[in-house]
Amino acid sequence: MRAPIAVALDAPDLATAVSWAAAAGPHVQCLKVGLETYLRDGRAAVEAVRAAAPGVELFLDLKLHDIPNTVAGAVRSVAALAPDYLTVHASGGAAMVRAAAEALPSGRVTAVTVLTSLSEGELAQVGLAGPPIDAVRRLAVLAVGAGAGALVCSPQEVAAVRAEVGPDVVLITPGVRPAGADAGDQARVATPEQALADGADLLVLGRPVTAAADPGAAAAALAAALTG
Ligand SMILES: O=C(O)c1cc(=O)[nH]c(=O)n1[C@@H]1O[C@H](COP(=O)(O)O)[C@@H](O)[C@H]1O
Repeated sequence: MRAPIAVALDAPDLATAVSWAAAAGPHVQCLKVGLETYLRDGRAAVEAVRAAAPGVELFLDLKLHDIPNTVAGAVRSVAALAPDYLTVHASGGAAMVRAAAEALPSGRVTAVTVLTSLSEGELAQVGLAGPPIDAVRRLAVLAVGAGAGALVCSPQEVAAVRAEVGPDVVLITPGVRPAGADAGDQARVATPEQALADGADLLVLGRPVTAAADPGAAAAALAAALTG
């Protein structure tokens, strides 16, 4: 049984991304191609990952953030790849999120609320003073109202976001670390078990899988812990 995990294929070259996809793919629901891999290898990366891991969902994490007309064009540029999830920054505003949603014929425009790497102190520095949950909740409601079908937030906010947006929006949480694992640059973290208990639909995990000596075994172990 595939676990509700998206493995982040943030790889130094395409061969490595494909090897991680082949190793982890059988154990997880989704694989994520993000900026490191997409900006280097483009649509060939998406095609190679799909070929290496048949049946997985594809999460294209481009975190688009620009004026609505430009974002709509960017979404059209990747729409033929038919990603199941495509990220935009909710802080681009309602018109931008709506433009993205209107330009993606299938799949879910996925709005990133507040990056999981940002602490309360760093948020204050960029003008978002107060507990992160306040900004996350505000951006979640804005994005769903503008047509986002999925949201990214930290596992620390997922219960509150679920209460706010209801059952139909897919809630995706990076910032997930097994107990005792190194958080690295992530500031707002929780364990996979806690994230699921609090209502996450899909957990994004990168380095806990890909930095392991055996990424396939790491994905299998995480999946087994979550699916019993
Ligand atoms: O949109 C994302 O996937 C994302 C949003 C966010 O707020 N925080 C975040 O870490 N991510 C992504 O999730 C992955 C987390 O990787 P690890 O920290 O290695 O598990 C990376 O690919 C990030 O780009």
